Amino acid sequence: MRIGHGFDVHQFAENRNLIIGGVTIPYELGLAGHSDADVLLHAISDSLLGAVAEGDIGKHFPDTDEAYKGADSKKLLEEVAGIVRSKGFEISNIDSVVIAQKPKLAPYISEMCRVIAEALNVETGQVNVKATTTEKLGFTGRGEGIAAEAICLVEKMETGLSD
Ligand SMILES: Nc1ccn([C@@H]2O[C@H](COP(=O)(O)O)[C@@H](O)[C@H]2O)c(=O)n1
Ligand SMILES: C[C@@]1(CO)OP(=O)(O)OP(=O)(O)OC[C@H]1O
Repeated sequence: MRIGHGFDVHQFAENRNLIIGGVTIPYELGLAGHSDADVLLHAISDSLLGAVAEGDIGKHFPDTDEAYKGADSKKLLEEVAGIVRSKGFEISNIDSVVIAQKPKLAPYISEMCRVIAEALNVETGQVNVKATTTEKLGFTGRGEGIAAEAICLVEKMETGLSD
C-alpha cells in the first residue's frame, strides 16, 4: 500500500470559468492558469503521482507546452490514472479538501465526486471531497484564490502470477 499527497493553489481571475472537481460553478470570477485551472483535480493528480513516485503534473503536463493551454484537467486526471495502473497499482481511495472563502461549494460536492470517480474509473464511494473556508484569514480568506489538498491510497494489483 502506498500513500500520496497533493496541494495546489490558483488565483482568482476575471473572464475565466470557475471549474472545480470537473464541475463548472456559477460565480463572478474564475481561476487563472495555463490549463482550465481546476485546482482540485490538480491536487488529486499530484497525490496519485506522488503515491507511485512519478513526480508531479508539471513534469507530465508542462505549463510551457501549448498542448496544455486551456487543457481539460479531467483528461489529465484520466492520464494520471493510467500512469498509476501502468505502474501496477490500483486506486483505493481519495480524500480531499477545497479551501475557499467563496463561493459556497456544498451544492456541487456530490457531482464533483461523481466526475472524479468517473475519470479515475473507480466507484463514487472511493472519492471524498470536502470544503472549508479559512474564516476570512490568509489569501483564501481574503478571496484572492482557492487552494486544494488531496491524499490517496493505492494498492499493488494482484497479478495472479506465482513466482
Ligand atoms: N467554500 C465553501 C466553504 C465551506 N463550505 C461548507 O461550509 C462548512 C463550514 O465551513 P467552515 O469553513 O466554516 O468550517 C464546511 O464544512 C462545508 O460544508 C462550503 O460549502 N463551501
Ligand atoms: C496542468 C497544468 C498545465 O499547464 O496546469 P496549470 O493551469 O498551469 O496549473 P498548475 O497547477 O499551476 O500547474 C500544473 C500544470 O502542469
